[in-house]
Amino acid sequence: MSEFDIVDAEAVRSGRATDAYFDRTATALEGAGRNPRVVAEVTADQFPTGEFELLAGLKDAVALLSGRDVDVHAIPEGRLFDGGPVMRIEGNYLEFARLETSLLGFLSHASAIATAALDCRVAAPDSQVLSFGARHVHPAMTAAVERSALVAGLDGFSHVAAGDLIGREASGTMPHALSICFGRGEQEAAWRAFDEAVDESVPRIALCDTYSDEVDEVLRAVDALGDRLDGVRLDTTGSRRGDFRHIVREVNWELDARGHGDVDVYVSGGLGPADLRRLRDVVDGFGVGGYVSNADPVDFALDIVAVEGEPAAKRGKLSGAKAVYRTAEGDHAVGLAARDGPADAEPLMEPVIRGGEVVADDAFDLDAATERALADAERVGYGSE
Ligand SMILES: O=P(O)(O)OC[C@H]1O[C@H](OP(=O)(O)OP(=O)(O)O)[C@H](O)[C@@H]1O
Repeated sequence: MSEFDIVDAEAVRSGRATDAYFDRTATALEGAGRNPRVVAEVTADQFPTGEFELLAGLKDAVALLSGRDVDVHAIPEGRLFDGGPVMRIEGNYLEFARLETSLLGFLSHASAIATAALDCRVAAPDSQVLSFGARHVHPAMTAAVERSALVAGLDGFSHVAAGDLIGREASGTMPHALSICFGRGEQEAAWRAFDEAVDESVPRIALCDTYSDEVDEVLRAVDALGDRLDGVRLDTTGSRRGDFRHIVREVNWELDARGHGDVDVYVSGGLGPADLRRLRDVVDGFGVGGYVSNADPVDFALDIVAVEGEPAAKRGKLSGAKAVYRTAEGDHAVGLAARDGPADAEPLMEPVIRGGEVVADDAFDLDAATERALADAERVGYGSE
């Protein structure tokens, strides 16, 4: 048992990480000697809505289903989706009944976070945008948060252990705590201590709003570190912010007036896409936390849509195995998988597991997913005003 309230990976893989009613369903089916061959689909909206969302979490969903005697089709990670299934599972129901809870959790949270991150990405396409929201979520979720942010094309993230898992290094320089540990009026000592101790590979970005005016602290950071100063970060608290854009422009002006126009300016603290649009031409980078990490999970459900080859679904859901398409006009469409799709339409689902074997690593490779996300966002003009 873990000392923390964290369900471990073995419980997820084995199906113990399930809602109890699936356990009881499995017991009932086993008792009755019933284990039908079914098709089940993971869907948020039955029909396209015109609102695109970004699919993430497929890597973990595939890892969960691999080794089970199932065939799985899915939309590749990093694709925009809009209505119809994002995943289709075919097999005997008891092969995956207990996995539904974790499967939906993997896809729902990651896709929501990736979609929110894409909102930020397109709001400031030429700026550095970093994910700073790990502090808002349960530690068990941090790698999912950071990986989903990367799927959407964010430039980096703050969580160290998440980076270990993803295979990328976390970014970040200093919190207000560093200056406060040196004391009021001793910010220079804090910045110098950082510069003297921290590895040369880490950029020297001084946090410049702890005790006094931003311009004042920025110019003091320039005096303290000279040419070693790569950038400054302004995290001005909401109650003191006033006109944040004006503050940033003033900082840039005063840096430039003293021949330090090459010092980058980063901003953070409660920012979302509207702030990024408002500030993107005057800053070099953003730290975005809650807007991304706190996104409401996508409302995915898993439904049986065929039993023993016959259409079957609960009311409100569409029966029959489905395919989803991108039409020549760029819209998304849903149709029965057994029928031809619309003329010139591109099918979006592809096989990812066959008989328990993973057959499409590329469908959830992180770099490939990011490339797809940015291309899809461009194609549909995602987030454009
Ligand atoms: O507001 P969000 O978008 O969710 O961003 C997450 C946090 O990143 C910044 O932390 P910072 O290191 O500046 O704060 P601290 O030093 O006070 O901990 C900012 O103040 C937010 O608290």
